[in-house]
Amino acid sequence: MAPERDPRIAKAFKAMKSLGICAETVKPVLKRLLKLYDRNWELIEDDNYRTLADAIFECEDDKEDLCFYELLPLFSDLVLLMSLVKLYTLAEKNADMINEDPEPPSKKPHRGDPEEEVSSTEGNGKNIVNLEEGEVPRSSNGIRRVDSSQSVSVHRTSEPRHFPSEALYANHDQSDPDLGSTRNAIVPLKRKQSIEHSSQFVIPTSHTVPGSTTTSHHSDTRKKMNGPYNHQSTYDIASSACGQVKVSLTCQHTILQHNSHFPSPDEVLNFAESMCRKFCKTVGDQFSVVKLLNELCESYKTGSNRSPGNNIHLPLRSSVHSITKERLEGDLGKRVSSGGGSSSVSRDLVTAKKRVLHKISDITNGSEKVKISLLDETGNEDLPHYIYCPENITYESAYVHISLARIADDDCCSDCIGDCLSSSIPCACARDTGGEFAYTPEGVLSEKFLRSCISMKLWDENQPLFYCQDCPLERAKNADMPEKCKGHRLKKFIKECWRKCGCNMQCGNRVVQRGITRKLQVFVTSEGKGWGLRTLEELPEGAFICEYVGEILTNMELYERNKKSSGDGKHVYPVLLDADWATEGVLKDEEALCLDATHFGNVARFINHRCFDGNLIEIPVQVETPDRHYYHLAFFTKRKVDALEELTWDYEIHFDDDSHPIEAFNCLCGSKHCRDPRRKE
Ligand SMILES: C[S@@+](CC[C@H](N)C(=O)[O-])C[C@H]1O[C@@H](n2cnc3c(N)ncnc32)[C@H](O)[C@@H]1O
Repeated sequence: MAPERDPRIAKAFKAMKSLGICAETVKPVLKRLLKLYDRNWELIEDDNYRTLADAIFECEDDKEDLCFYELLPLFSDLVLLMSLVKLYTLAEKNADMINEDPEPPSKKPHRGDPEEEVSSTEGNGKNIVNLEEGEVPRSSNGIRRVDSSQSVSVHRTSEPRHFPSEALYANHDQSDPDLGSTRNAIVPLKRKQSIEHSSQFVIPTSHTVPGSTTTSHHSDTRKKMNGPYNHQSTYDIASSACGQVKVSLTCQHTILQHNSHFPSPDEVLNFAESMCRKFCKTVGDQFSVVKLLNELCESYKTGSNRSPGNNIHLPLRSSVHSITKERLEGDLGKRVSSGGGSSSVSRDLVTAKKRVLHKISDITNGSEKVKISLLDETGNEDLPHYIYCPENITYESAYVHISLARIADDDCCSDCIGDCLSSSIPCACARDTGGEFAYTPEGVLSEKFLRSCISMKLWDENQPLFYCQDCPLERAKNADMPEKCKGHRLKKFIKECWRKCGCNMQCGNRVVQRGITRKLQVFVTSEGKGWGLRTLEELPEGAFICEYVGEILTNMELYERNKKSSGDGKHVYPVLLDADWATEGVLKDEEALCLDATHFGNVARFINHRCFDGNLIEIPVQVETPDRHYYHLAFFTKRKVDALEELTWDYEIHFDDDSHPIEAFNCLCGSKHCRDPRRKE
């Protein structure tokens, strides 16, 4: 049996028919209105279906024109701003009232948390956007409702238009993955009430809005109404390039006392900007409310050139980025750090979320002792695709034989107790570092050891290189006729105490094996290098940061892998474990190893390159294997590093080496010693 038709639908059709509008035209508009109004029929029926009629006329009016529903996204970004304007006014005018409020107003606005919506949020969670006559957002959430004296309105100056209602509420629940917000309900506001003014005061006649090329002006309207003046000022705040669309600030002074301080638009904008910075951590120093509003006007104008039904692409995100929902953080965090999902699934997910702030509280998925967060403040960077691995893992053919039997008694300190560094005579494990431990009791590298490592890495002609008789790298390239070895750098090793040693885990000669302890964060670099790693705390010189973790490959495997790779330039540079090749005769293929963090790796895979003067140095560390075919590569600070400084190291790339299987990137390190001949001055 067919479902019975809602009699209200028939009534709506009838009402429209009396206006000469056919059912075919009514149907799609009514459908959309019902959806937008959450099937709140009262709003549609109100004023003899005025909203419905206006909406139909609006859509039919001009086929070139944009249906007003399409514009709603534009206004959702205004919600926050309006809330702030409202807040400012409240703070200025109603200090007493605010004082009574359990929470200071500065705690109120938080775009990501519906429970902390600002005063413009209705009890039903809907924010208010006023599109026409300067209607104001209503207060809620503990702040007592007062009539506000300011509002922001958007209007197109070239062709005056009306909206189906004087004002719209736009829900701002931020569930749209692309925009970070959705507009899923609008309800009309009541027609604006006149407010009587009890006093007169002078308002400046023109303003130049800071940060904008737009000169603002205001018109000062005073209407005599029943004796007192109804005083209203309108300030143009922003506009589209040619001025067809404008955003203005309309101030009703009627409710202000003549001795109260009335904020100028400059003050309101400054206040709004500072609040945006405070509550939207994603907006940077460059953020400008005026710029945002100019963009809004431009979007409105651009959008109006499209036909109804087309989706509008909003450029507003360049100014304000929405806060990612907890769900996104959780889902993507898991996918990225655990690799639990298939890469294609996570790629789809990531693509869908593009231009949304990425924030993951722990990319290690709990596999490190400390959490390592990831934050994309730009919303522009795709999440990386890899599986987080806290320890190296053999890919296939690499020979990494770890056994107690292979560690000779005189290569460990089985007689030691507690902390080897506290003993007056350095133990056997310090033998490789000249009878002195590489670490100090404070847990950092000794200055002497660090300096000697840095000097051996210096990039100059005089550095000692060693040459293999039969270089595994050349063999990988051409097994039948390998070229001569190009030379390898000599490096100093650290030898840490390990399982066969008698000392405990807190022994000062066990640093790298205890893992990451510093507060680190993966972030998006501003220079265009993609993701990078930074420290969230100040680091002393010689501090251990992390080791380079990846798949242990033979050089043969790496060569084959690189040949097959797409060459999209997003390589995580592999590192050669060649520090001890000098002491070997001819290495077998399975003994000539490297680490590749492209698919499996730890946080080190985010460390970018810097020519010469990076703040990190990589040092080979021998822990569990007696031979040095396989070892750990650990990063230490070369100097004191400030909190929030990016961590970088010199990949030792030869930017002019065409024979290297991985094509070198255009270096953006910014060092004055940059070796890339293509670098931008
Ligand atoms: C080990 S990854 C570093 C993390 C990488 N930025 C990312 O977004 O995943 C190495 C890659 O980062 C980029 N990169 C690192 N240092 C760079 C630099 N100084 N200039 C430009 N790109 C750099 C290159 O694409 C390089 O292949």
